[in-house]
Amino acid sequence: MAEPTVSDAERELFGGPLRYDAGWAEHERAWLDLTMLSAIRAMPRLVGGTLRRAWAADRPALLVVAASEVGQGIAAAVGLLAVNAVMHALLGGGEPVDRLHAALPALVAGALVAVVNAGLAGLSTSRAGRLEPLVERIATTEYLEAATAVELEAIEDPEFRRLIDVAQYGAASARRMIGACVAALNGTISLVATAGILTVLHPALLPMLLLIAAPRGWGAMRVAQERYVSVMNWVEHVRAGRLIGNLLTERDAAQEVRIHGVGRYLLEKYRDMAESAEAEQKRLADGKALTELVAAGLSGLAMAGTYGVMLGLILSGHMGLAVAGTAVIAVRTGSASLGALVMNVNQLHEESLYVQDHDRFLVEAARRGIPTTGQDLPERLGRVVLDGVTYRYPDREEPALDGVSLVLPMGSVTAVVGENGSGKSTLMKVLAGLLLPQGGSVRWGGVDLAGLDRSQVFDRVSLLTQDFQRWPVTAALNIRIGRPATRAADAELRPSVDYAGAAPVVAKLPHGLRTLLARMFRGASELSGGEWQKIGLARTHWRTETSAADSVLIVDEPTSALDPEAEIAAFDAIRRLAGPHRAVVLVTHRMSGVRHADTIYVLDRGRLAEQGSHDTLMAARGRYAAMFDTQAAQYAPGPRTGVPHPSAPPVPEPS
Ligand SMILES: Nc1ncnc2c1ncn2[C@@H]1O[C@H](COP(=O)(O)OP(=O)(O)OP(=O)(O)O)[C@@H](O)[C@H]1O
Repeated sequence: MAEPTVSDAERELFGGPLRYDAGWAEHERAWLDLTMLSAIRAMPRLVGGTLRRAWAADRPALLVVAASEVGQGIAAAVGLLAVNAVMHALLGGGEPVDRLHAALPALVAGALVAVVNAGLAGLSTSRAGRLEPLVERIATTEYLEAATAVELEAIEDPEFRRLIDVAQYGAASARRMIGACVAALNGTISLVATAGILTVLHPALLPMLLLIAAPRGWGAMRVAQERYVSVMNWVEHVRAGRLIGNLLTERDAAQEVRIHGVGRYLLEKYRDMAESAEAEQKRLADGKALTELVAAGLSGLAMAGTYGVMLGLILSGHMGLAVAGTAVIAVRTGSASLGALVMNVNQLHEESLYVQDHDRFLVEAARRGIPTTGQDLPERLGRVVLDGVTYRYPDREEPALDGVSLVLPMGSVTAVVGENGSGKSTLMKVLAGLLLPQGGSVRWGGVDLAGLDRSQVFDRVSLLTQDFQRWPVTAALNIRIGRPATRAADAELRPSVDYAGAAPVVAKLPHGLRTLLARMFRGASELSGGEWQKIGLARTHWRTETSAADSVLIVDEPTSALDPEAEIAAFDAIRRLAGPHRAVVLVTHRMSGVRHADTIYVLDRGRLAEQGSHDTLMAARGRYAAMFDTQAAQYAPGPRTGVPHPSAPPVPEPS
């Protein structure tokens, strides 16, 4: 495939063509490499896979579809025999009325066969229509179940993410494969029936049918491929243009689009890309027309040749007129079926690429799934211990955590601080059991995490992160979803709302807790970042309050969007959540929020640099003290560093 042209605009904006890094993009090449032979060779496997799914979904429906398709094939053959009988009667000797009389039984038989055929086709359509949504639902459920059951490490692995991405199309493809399979089966059966009848009529007719049909099949395949190449070429310009279009209308970009004048600039680039796409489409449309012309010409030549041979056979007395008439009809029907069959095989192959990804995903997801068995977690844990924990992300050279040890006794507040990228969030994921360490161990109540029933571990963890999920559901459910299995009336959520200081937020909502929080839906309300954080805190409270077993509360940057007053209240509220049966771990850059913690751990590039209470660490004058002092200096009176003062002398330009 020739490299598509890149417009100047694309080069300026993206540095080249805009290609997706998604799994399905891999199929572009596979589809282009497809040949008729390889498609036919793959047919039994593809049809077999579809049949297995349909068999699992609804056996009786599948059997009815199969029986009615075979019935239609037989009806097609009987129909041709009836045509042949009618031809014989009409072209035989005698008075026209007598000939019509003689043709009548065959005509009635032909009509009956047509009615039976239509009935069978309807039956097949109805049962296939029943199978399609069933197969899609089964495949979708398989996909979603598998995706939610894999380890977080798999979700964070770009390769696996690509597989998740591409496998999502598998369910719809599995559905479409039912229709394509039925059509291919129908085409094959009627082709076999037609071929059988032609052989009976005259042995020379079968090769003739193939002669006519072969160029048509080749033409259909080639045209389909060219169409695909054409789409692949211009779609890149279209894709880039669409991205620009979205940026121009997006809410997030609206301010810069207006104030920085980005709108006018991008609009110009959009025009440039659209023109490239149009030129590409025109060029490829011309090419496609030429291919279609050649294909049609070849097919026509073969058809003319066949009719010529038939004429020769008739003139030399080797074929009767009646047989010739039937043969003409059979050849036309047969070649039309073959053309359709080629298209169906094409479609089957294309869809099967996505279904194969779906299957590959299920296998891979099962391999990377979170174990569903393991040792039970005792109700009382005493403490959770991380011992020499090492963790490296799959696509990274350096470990994100390198031999980190910490102890979390129940009833304590522990703080973890460190610069950006020092490993704090990774440490929290390991602590929560979301990531398994590659070195060292995590022990819950003395038992290694690796041997524990992980669902029980998750049940003991409450998580409040900066980017916690803002679910597009009601405010009440956004709180209750902290423990979705526990049902609760709105009144029961009140303590959590009050605890988080979210009462004024809820009071402002048009339907209180019943208000839908999703900007994209009609009648819904949107909250500010800080208001959302209060809802998040209420959710955490609800989760912690609905369990009495020993547990760990992990809070990662919970106050980034809160105003100073709300921040002080939130840190205070979080500290209050530490109870005799709960350990609180706080990750934050706000040093004021950690000074009251029992123990503070300082991380530096994945290693533990310091640990101790605020006073101990301040006295040690190490990294913690430096971080604390830097932040405190921001609020201290007097000249500030970093931000130039208007009266400060200008910085000299480098010569
Ligand atoms: N999903 C991931 N895949 C690959 N590398 C990652 C991933 N998440 C984090 N990292 C890398 O691991 C290191 C530690 O990241 P982590 O998010 O744990 O740091 P952090 O201390 O929480 O940072 P911040 O204060 O900015 O939130 C960083 O170098 C980061 O780039």
